[in-house]
Amino acid sequence: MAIQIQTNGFKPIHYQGKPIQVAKLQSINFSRLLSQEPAELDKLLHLCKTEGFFYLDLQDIDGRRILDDKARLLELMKRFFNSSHDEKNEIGLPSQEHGYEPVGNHAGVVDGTKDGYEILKVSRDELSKASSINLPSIVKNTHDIKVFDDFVAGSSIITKTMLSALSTSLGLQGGERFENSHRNGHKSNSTLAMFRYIPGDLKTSKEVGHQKHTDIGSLTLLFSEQWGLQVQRPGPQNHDKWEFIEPKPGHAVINVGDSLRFASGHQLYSCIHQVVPIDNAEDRYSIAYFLRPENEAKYKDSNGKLVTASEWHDAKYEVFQKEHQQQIGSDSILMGGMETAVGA
Ligand SMILES: O=C(O)CCC(=O)C(=O)O
Ligand SMILES: [Fe+2]
Repeated sequence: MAIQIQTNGFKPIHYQGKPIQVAKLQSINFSRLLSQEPAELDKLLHLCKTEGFFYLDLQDIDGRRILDDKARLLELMKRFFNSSHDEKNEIGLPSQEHGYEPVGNHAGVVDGTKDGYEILKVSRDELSKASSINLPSIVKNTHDIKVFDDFVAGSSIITKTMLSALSTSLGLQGGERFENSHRNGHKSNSTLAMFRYIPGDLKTSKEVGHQKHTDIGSLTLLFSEQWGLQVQRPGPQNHDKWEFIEPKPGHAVINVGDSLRFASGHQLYSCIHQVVPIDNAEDRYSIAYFLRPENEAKYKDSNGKLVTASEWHDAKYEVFQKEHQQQIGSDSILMGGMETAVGA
């Protein structure tokens, strides 16, 4: 059972003895985007330029299939993560976008600690392959592969609909449209990432949460029924101030990643976010679909350097895996340049 926190609509919640604000995120309606309703397109562009973090309402007929797909995926995840280490780690991590990683492979929330999550990733390219997919045996059966496939298919349609809506509202045409640098059949680092966070305590645990960062790719479609996700809201007054994101039934949380911000000529906004353990004794499950550009797509990064999408991806992962001490000087990668934007 997920912990129930009464918020009374964005009232602060008590966390470690202190009141923490709940983010007043706006919501975009998926069906209205699909129909390209002008007011919804304007709202989407406005939110992507000013906040970069919002809810996506998926409760209408066009969007709600993914909610059932998500429920099935959650069941699969619980079964997977409750298996033995050897079963989970059978194929290891053949690439950053595919495979299993135990707790503690990245820097954690607090200086000197490691992350507090284990992760199973299924790459979109691997899933699309005609030949047999490389998966741990415990999830390599027709039923489980279909569960991954349904979820990735739904996520792909939803995130590409959003890309298309953004291209239209920015007046992009033909090959310039964002969808055109996210084609199937062109290699990308797009992936489905399934997390299980172990309970922990920010003050005492050595492996805890998910370090602050901006996302690497274009758009992230995120689901969690449990608290823990925190965001740094735009504006210099919010530098190093965190707000919790309330899990909302029937909604995903969307965030704009570095790659789409770069591809938009830095017009769009990415929010710095992190995950902290909420004060309870249960595991936290979350599901992220990371839509990322084709590997060869090029744009100017946070330092004005021309990079390919895959170079940016690799550089960022290298930093994620370093100890905090070794990350010093890498903020423009870890936070995609947003640390200075927020504090400016
Ligand atoms: O687990 C979550 O809720 C968020 C994870 C996240 O921010 C990420 O992996 O980029
Ligand atoms: Fe993230």
